[in-house]
Amino acid sequence: MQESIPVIAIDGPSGAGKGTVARLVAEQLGWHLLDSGAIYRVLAVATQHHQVSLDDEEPLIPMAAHLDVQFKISSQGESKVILEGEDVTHTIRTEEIGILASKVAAFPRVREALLRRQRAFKVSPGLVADGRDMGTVVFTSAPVKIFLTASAEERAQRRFNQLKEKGLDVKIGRLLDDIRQRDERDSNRKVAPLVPAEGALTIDSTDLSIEEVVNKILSFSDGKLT
Ligand SMILES: Nc1ncnc2c1ncn2[C@@H]1O[C@H](COP(=O)(O)OP(=O)(O)OP(=O)(O)O)[C@@H](O)[C@H]1O
Ligand SMILES: Nc1ccn([C@@H]2O[C@H](COP(=O)(O)O)[C@@H](O)[C@H]2O)c(=O)n1
Repeated sequence: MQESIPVIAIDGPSGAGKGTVARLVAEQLGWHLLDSGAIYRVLAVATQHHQVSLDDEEPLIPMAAHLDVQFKISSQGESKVILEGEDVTHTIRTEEIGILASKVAAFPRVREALLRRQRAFKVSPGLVADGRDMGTVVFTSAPVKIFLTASAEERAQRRFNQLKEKGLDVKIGRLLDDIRQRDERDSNRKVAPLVPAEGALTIDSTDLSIEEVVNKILSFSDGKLT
């Protein structure tokens, strides 16, 4: 029965706009949303809290398997991420945690330990899932697979604008270096590397608005979701 629940899998590099368009597509369809990167980010924060080194995979496996995380909607309608009872909604969004998450995510057995948790998000009437391996590993039978990308310079500029809006003091050159470092690690790791899934529609959003990307995804999905 779970097999028949449709999934739109949106993969791509950091800052391509996956999270933004996944949320809008899910809202339009009235579907559930999975931000799989948030799970890796929470695990990264947990390693800091428990002072677990990233040099060795072994201690990370039980942490991943038993990660005490909750994704909640507050009474004001805001998304909240709670790790071991602590609100880490903002903490997980820093570039530092993004880099740490990509180190944690390179361990094969850590990824395996997180698979069931991600697949549990596939609930009726449907799921829009964003990450790096949604179409290649986690939801291989998704009827719609998207590979969303943009130039590294444009992605760094978007991240710069986003962080500036939050009042943070950031340097664009540093953000571009971080993005390139993360692209390199995510694309070249041995397991679940960042590559377009077979049959995926590649969308380069460098010169597209958010609305144009959403419309492309919805028109590509047309007729594929039942
Ligand atoms: N097509 C677009 N044009 C301009 N800005 C965009 C576009 N798509 C997304 N953005 C903006 O870029 C920023 C990054 O987008 P978002 O967080 O959705 O990327 P992401 O791919 O989910 O990144 P990450 O994988 O690091 O979480 C946001 O501020 C978002 O509003
Ligand atoms: N399916 C996924 C999702 C994320 N990752 C890793 O986590 C890092 C943070 O992800 P964001 O999407 O929140 O930026 C990312 O750089 C990946 O290394 C992953 O491996 N698989």
